[in-house]
Amino acid sequence: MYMANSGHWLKTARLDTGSMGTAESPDMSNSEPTIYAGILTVSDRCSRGETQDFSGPKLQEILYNLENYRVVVKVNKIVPDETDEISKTLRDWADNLGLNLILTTGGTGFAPRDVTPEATRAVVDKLATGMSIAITMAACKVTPMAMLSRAVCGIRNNVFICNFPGSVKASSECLQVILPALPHGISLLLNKTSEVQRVHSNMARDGATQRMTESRRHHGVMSDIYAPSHQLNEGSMPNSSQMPSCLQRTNCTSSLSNSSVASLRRADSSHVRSRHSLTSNNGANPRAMSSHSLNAGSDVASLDGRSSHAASSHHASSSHHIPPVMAVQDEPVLISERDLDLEEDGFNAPSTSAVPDTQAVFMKTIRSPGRSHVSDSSTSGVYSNEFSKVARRQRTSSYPMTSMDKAYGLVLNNSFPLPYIIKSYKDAFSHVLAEDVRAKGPLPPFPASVMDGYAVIAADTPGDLDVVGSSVCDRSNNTSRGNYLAPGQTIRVTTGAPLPLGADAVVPVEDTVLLSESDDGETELWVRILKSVTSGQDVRPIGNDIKTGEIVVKSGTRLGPSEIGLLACVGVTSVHVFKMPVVAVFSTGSELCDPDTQDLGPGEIRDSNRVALMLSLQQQGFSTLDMGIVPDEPQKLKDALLGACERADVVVTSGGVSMGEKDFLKPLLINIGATIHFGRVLMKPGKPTTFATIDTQNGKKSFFALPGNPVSAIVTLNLFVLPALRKLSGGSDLRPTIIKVKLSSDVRLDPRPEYQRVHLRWEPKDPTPWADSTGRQMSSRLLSMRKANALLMLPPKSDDCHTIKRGDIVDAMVIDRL
Ligand SMILES: Nc1nc2c(c(=O)[nH]1)N[C@H]1C(S)=C(S)[C@@H](COP(=O)(O)OP(=O)(O)OC[C@H]3O[C@@H](n4cnc5c(N)ncnc54)[C@H](O)[C@@H]3O)O[C@H]1N2
Ligand code: MOO
Ligand SMILES: [Mg+2]
Repeated sequence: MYMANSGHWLKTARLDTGSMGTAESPDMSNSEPTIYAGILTVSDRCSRGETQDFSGPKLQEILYNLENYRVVVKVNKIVPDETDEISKTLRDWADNLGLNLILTTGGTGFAPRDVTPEATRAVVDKLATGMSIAITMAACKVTPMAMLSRAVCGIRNNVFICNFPGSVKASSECLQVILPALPHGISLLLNKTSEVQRVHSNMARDGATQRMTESRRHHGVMSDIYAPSHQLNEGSMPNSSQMPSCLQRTNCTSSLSNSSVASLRRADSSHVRSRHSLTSNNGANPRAMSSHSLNAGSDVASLDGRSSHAASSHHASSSHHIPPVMAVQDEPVLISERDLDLEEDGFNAPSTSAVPDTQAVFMKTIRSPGRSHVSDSSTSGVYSNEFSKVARRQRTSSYPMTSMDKAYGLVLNNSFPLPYIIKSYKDAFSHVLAEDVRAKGPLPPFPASVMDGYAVIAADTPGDLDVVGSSVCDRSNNTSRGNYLAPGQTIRVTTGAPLPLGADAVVPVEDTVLLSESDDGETELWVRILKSVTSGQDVRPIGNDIKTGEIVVKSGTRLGPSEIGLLACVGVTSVHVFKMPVVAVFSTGSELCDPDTQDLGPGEIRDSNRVALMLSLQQQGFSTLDMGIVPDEPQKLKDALLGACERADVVVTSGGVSMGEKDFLKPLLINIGATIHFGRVLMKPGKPTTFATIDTQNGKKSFFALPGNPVSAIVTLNLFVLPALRKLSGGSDLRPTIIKVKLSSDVRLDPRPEYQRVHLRWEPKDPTPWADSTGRQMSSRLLSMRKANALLMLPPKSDDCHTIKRGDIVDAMVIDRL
């Protein structure tokens, strides 16, 4: 099975042959000899997108880093462990793409579905048994488990095909075993007689020992197979003439670093790093404690779980337990020293002294723990800083296409409530309460009148009563309660005022007639009660509204105006609330200029994402830090990421996450030690949305690297960032508001689940709103967000459904005031 974009890949590979040598005659004779290669990853789980392919990219990186000849990886593909599919791909590649070399990784073992050797044997014309034996013998020196690999090497149509095991480490080591013989083997296959003769005569002259010595030098223990210890002779190094000339670079020297034997640059300076955590979080971290007690996994809700339509259309996954990609990330991930030293090569970096002191300290804190030296030369290609070299960038994304459900689950499962703090009730608006707030006393604290009228003894009604006083709402009012109402008496009361002792009901003033008054009109003397009232009528007894000790606001409640009012009501003016996350926002892109730039220079556009994202966040009550615009320069981006992560809990960036040569965000996140939980999402817009976290001494920080297209940035902020912020801020109801709406025009479906922008309009007497499209839905067209108060949640196109018709009902997520 091709990966989502592999069709495009294959097409590119064929087109590329024009510039790289034709498909029929690979360019092996010019001054910069080139081997054309294909890399086939065989894995059921990678092919289903359940886990990330690290081995394919790693092999590609090793090939690209060879010093003495150029390898162009023309095609990669991931296929499941299916004999037919593997064979078909190998046949197609060997016969049609002008390759010299095909490496496969995976499916060579004893497991029932391991069929790569069988599929390879079915297509090769000749076996290259020596290669297989060399690999197995060398690998067995590393681990006896290597004998379980059944890898086959062979030749079809003059293309050398070589099986490697599936793990990153094993496949890299196996590749290094064959490297010394590979160029010569390919020269032989291409029948380059002059080169072949030259190598043979050089070999005869210099002897094989030297070559083996060099091999050992570069490939460590894996090369021991070639050189029995008694033969090792460190002094006699091969020179460039020992390599087939067709595979030498013109400026190749005989020094060790530029040796004619293929070598990995700085292969000896790798580091292994656990991806669990970069800082040793002591158990007292309040955030870790709160996350534990709150059972972060339990509140993972499907984005679309509220409707059957959406559940079927958005690949609702049955569970949100940590998905396979996490399992990959839990393995040690190999990172080379070069990955961590941006200044060293590849980047036009400012000198380290340009890094502010505090930042340097911070960088140290998140870099230092968790890494240890290993002698292994493996690195993960995904993480290589080769991304700074355009010709060596990855041509397929190594990030699996993550379903919306899974991505949403990953965001929530990696977002934990921040520690709680104490706040005055006045400043606690929008915060989530971290404690139950109880009433200290009853409300009302005395029996209170519900009406303006007369406090009476119910049994006296109807009748004429002697007006003996009054009770009004006045904090100095203490007389009425002290007075005892005797039968035949009444007092005037106002709404909310205390009733006198003895009174058990209130008669509204409207149900009375004044019988007599004092001469000056200041005092009522006698009043006639026209209606009969029952005991308790229009009286609020003590504690009627709130009882002593009653919980008035529960822990976990987000404090709105009413809740803050309740705090005030019961006199709890200082409360424990979860800290609200601070969100640092910056825009990336060398084309961006400040919005108040009047005359745009060539290639410039105004930065609209920053202000739109910041206001969207503020509208939801989150504080933002404006970190400006950062150009597409790795060192500056790295500094900005670290600086933002130091100052904020969450970093939101836009731009630089796709496949462009200046899209540095993903590798830089890896470079600073963050764990990328997903790097592509099956959604439109927002496909390259990237979510990463990093553990620092100041707690876990989250990065949302949103796509640069203005609509994609806002949509993904709504879909991923806001729910995460709600959870970080202690909220428990994270679900967006999803309602049923009626389409006011036909909608054509996309292969990806799509979130189209609409304005909801209600027609008289129709409870279901009409969804009016905001126009052309390109993710660059910010006008499509204008007046948008909802996102249609459209299912992906299927064989039976291409279009949804006007008047049909679909789900929509509310994103603004209706
Ligand atoms: N070969 C491929 N190309 C692209 C793919 C792909 O899968 N393969 N994905 C496309 C998709 S989908 C999206 S979305 C974009 C995302 O690109 P980036 O996140 O890398 O963003 P940039 O390349 O930096 O910019 C894209 C676009 O947006 C404009 N932009 C960026 N920042 C801002 C801002 N702050 N304010 C206004 N406009 C901004 C930028 O100028 C570009 O026009 O990639 C596709 N390509
Ligand atoms: O996913 Mo992009 O956001 O389609 O344009
Ligand atoms: Mg881009």
